[in-house]
Amino acid sequence: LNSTLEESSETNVETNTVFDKDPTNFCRMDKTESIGSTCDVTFNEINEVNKNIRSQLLSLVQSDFFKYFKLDLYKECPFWSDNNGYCINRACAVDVVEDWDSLPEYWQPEVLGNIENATADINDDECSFLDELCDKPRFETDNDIEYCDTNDFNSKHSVLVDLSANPERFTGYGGEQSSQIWSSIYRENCFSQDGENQCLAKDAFYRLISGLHASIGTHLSNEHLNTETGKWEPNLELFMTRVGNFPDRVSNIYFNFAVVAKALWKIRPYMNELGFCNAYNEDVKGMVDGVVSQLDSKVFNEDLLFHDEVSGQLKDDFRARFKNVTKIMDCVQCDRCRLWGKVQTTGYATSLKILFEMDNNDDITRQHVVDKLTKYELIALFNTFDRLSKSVEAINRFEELYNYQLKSAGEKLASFFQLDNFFKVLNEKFKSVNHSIQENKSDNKVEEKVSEFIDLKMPEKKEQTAGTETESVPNKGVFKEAWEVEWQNFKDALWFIVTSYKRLPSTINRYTVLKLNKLWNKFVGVPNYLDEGEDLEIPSHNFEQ
Ligand SMILES: Cc1cc2nc3c(=O)[nH]c(=O)nc-3n(C[C@H](O)[C@H](O)[C@H](O)COP(=O)(O)OP(=O)(O)OC[C@H]3O[C@@H](n4cnc5c(N)ncnc54)[C@H](O)[C@@H]3O)c2cc1C
Repeated sequence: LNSTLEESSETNVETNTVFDKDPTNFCRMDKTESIGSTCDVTFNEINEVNKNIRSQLLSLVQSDFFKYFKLDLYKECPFWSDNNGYCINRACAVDVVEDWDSLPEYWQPEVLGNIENATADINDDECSFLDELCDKPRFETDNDIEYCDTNDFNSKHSVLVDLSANPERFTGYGGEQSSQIWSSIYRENCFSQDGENQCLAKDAFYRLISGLHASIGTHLSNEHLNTETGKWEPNLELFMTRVGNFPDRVSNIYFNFAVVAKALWKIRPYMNELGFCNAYNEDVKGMVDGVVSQLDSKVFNEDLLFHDEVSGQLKDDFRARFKNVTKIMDCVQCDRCRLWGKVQTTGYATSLKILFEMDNNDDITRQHVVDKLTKYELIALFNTFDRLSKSVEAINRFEELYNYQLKSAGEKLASFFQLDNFFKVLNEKFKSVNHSIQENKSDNKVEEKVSEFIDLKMPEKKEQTAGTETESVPNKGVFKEAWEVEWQNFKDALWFIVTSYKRLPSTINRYTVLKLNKLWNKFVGVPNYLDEGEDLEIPSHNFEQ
């Protein structure tokens, strides 16, 4: 997987340089930069648009028309024969929760990954229910322009699911199985042709998938299960590990936002014919328009991707490969993940169909493409936009959380390191010692025992008795005195060596903390107490023993 991803990442050169300006920023983002060469919009601008549409979009996807999605949960994986229901295996959550068995039943992955209130097999009642929701059923598809596997919407095994009752969040799904799925999705990004367009198309394909992956990672971090409190809450550390520490992943979420926004913008003039149902929510069309009217065409320029004849083949390749991505969703063994995987890949596929199959100059073809959109493609399209909008909102919240934690951690450490603390005291001590040493040096004499160095027992200075002649012949008393002085010196030296060894660990500890303090202060940009005494030499006898 890693080699596939690394290879894919190589094509993603433009996105990796976007954030490199200030590595200390959250996600290393420069929000005034454009989100990519095919987009004339900055991160800041998308944040702004998102703030404006967020509440309307949320009400829209919670309306009856948009909250029911249909999918076949029992379809077998068409690519490999692993239909063992892996998520029921607890190992799939092994990297997230260590002692999974000790958790209550309702926290088990198979429960978390479950779909609530899925209405089994669409029967007559369901059909009439759907008819009520939509006054113009749209079940025909035009297979030539499909970017997604639309069979789910017609299958007799399909179930109807209330999306608002099954939020996309942490499920515990993981391990080899999900890795295999992601790996095969990224492998679809291997186009056969060469050329400049191929590069842009490949880049766009990679960004779509990576953006989907990152958006899922954002949701599972934003609504993560705290196994201690039993509450669903944002997990900043997880977000940073999965998404925040990778600027290109964050950027790809914004890119996807731009792609889907452009698709919505593009169908706006052709939506009059669409039959949204007003049975439960009045004025769904008005709500749709309220969101779409705030979008701008400049967010994404799809014309740059496939614009000549050679590009026709590339487009076919692109379409076939994206269709495979939607089919891979049938290999996902966690029901809730499969549900949202289906919704979102269908939403992207619908966006791509709108962007690349609505001929720019031909109004009739355009209207035709929009008229042929199925109800479930529309539901997927708006719900995918909502997922991205929620991801963008969550990224901004995570940024606040990140800055708050950084600030409070910085303040705590700064107050510990800077106020009446050990280091200040230590600093004062070093200063006074240094001062004493300097004074003593300049006087060229060692006068007093420095109180800070009580461990350093200097021999008592012998007072010279007045009138003692240096050249006088030493007598027995003088020898004795000299012996005693030497003996005392020897004992003091021995004591000094022994106690120094005893204090060595704490001395090393203090020295290390001192160094770390200086580094930390430099990192958080606060004045360094110890810098004031930069020329201060740590007395060598403190460390060299
Ligand atoms: C379709 C689908 C839907 C899922 N939905 C959910 C869900 O709703 N809730 C839930 O809890 N789990 C869900 N999962 C599982 C989730 O996506 C992870 O696979 C799982 O949490 C294990 O994560 P991981 O850290 O092992 O790495 P994974 O996310 O599995 O990633 C594998 C490797 O891909 C690379 N990578 C990761 N993110 C990106 C990126 N954005 N761009 C490029 N490369 C990347 C990294 O090298 C990583 O090691 C879903 C999985 C799939 C396939």
